[in-house]
Amino acid sequence: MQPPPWLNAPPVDPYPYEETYDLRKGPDLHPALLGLLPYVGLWRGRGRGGFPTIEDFDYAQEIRISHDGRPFLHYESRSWLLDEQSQPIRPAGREVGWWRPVLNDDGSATDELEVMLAVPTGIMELHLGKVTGTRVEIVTDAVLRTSTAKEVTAGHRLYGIVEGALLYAQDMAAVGHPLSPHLSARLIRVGG
Ligand code: HEM
Repeated sequence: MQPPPWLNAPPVDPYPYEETYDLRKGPDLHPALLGLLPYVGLWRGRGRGGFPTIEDFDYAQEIRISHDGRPFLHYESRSWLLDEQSQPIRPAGREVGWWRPVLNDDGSATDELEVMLAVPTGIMELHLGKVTGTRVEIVTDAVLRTSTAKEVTAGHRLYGIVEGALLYAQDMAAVGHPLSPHLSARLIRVGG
């Protein structure tokens, strides 16, 4: 049997393509993302959270929304809890995923959006939604959980760009409670 061709091939150079949250750098934004262009950037801000089962809390958050020239956005969020003096208490929710506009046959974007998100607590969410102006509203179509994850069964999120800031509100159905507010925040652009 022939050895596979990669066995003695030379080492590979680093990943040769650029990803950016700065529209002045890197590849051109795919035209299908023009409607979502205001979201591309590095954002930082604070929010307040709660749920019927837990105490309300204050948090800070960084969201990075970047692209590599293809018709999807890379979404990454890291958050941390804040004490009354706005000092960090501990890391909180993290999330990574993809925002994918649904395309027409000619490659242009419809107003429909598919969003796939994964969190480190064993939950993956598939959202479907709509882009209306700069407003993005998404609702879970499916939630997948590992056997050790908390019981999250649905989610609903509203994102908007208001006076240049990124605002969102996020509801979830979890641990026996119907859709109820979990998070809301306002983030300002710190990069891109
Ligand atoms: C900015 C992001 C987030 C922050 C700051 C945050 C913060 C919190 C906090 C402080 C709690 C209370 C328990 C604890 O201290 O760990 C909690 C509970 C919880 N969060 Fe989040 N969270 C975030 C995102 C998410 C997301 C994306 C999901 C859904 C996938 C989620 C689902 C839950 C669930 C299921 C609970 C448990 C509720 C219970 O057991 O009563 N969180 N979150």
